Amino acid sequence: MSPVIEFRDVRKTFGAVTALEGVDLTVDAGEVFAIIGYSGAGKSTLVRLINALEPVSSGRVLVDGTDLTGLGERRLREVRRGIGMVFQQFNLLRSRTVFGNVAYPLRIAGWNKADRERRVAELLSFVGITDKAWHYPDQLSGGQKQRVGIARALATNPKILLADESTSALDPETTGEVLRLLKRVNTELGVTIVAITHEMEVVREIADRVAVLDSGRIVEQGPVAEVFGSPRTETTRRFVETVLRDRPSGDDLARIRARHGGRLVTARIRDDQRIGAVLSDAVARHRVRFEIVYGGVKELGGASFGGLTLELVGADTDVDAVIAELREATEVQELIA
Ligand SMILES: Nc1ncnc2c1ncn2[C@@H]1O[C@H](COP(=O)(O)OP(=O)(O)OP(=O)(O)O)[C@@H](O)[C@H]1O
Repeated sequence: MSPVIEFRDVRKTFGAVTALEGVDLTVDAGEVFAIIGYSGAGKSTLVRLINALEPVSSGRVLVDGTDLTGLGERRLREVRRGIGMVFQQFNLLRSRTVFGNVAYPLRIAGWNKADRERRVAELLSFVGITDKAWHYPDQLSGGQKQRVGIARALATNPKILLADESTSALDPETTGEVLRLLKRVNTELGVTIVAITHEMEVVREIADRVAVLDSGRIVEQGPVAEVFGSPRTETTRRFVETVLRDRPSGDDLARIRARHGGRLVTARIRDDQRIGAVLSDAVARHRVRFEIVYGGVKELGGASFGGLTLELVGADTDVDAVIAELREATEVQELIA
């Protein structure tokens, strides 16, 4: 596969502030690549380097094989034309209808009226809002506005779509709808998508690969299942926790404790490990009873992940033996009161 975006040892500073440092990444044609990080990690800066709104301080950024370093404004405009943008706050023109918003980039690109009308109709049908063509943005829900935003971004057939926190202003259900639409943009139209987000759900739903950005550095990157299946950094682990919610804490843990007198352990579940078999064998041999008291298992990058919290009841040495056997198969944490 050929790379459409490449960062080579990129550094970006604003005065004394280093926003990005030593960033190497490659986005391949046809994939959905997510860049995840908390506020201030450098995500917006990275986007502004891809669409050539800012120059790098050092290193190189290549888009579709073109090195952006030292390009004149005319060439930069050409590069930008190949990149569609979707924004968190939609950025629609309030004074124009849905049709007018989607037609706007075509007008700027010099398309004639008949071609514009044909293209807008095609795009509205693709994003599923043909019936809203003559509505104004203020008459639309957040999800509908983002559909218009996506249609507008695709108008001139860009190869790359940059989705910058495209679902952060939406409720969970609408987020799901917009993410499914973005996935269709990728699979049906073959558009490469770079999704910038602080939401783990976005990565889980649509990304093929992910880079975790922390304080201006990429701390992990790779296929989603690999990066989140065995996280190597605390930042990545925190993102995994937000989607799996697989370990009880705070009030939940106190309530579970009040109802269950045995020892509590959380075992990490992965679908390439046979935790169920190990558990049932160990409890039977050591005469320990168990109860499942908390947990969740989810799909992540085509594999199952999660955690189950178990109450283990039996003699202390027997429970210790069960925990030891489980630990040979997976990560196990005892929840101490
Ligand atoms: N134009 C600028 N001038 C000075 N500092 C900047 C500028 N742009 C970004 N920064 C700094 O660079 C760092 C990274 O900011 P950036 O906006 O890229 O992070 P982010 O991950 O997008 O955060 P958020 O999700 O809050 O937008 C921050 O410390 C920020 O204050």
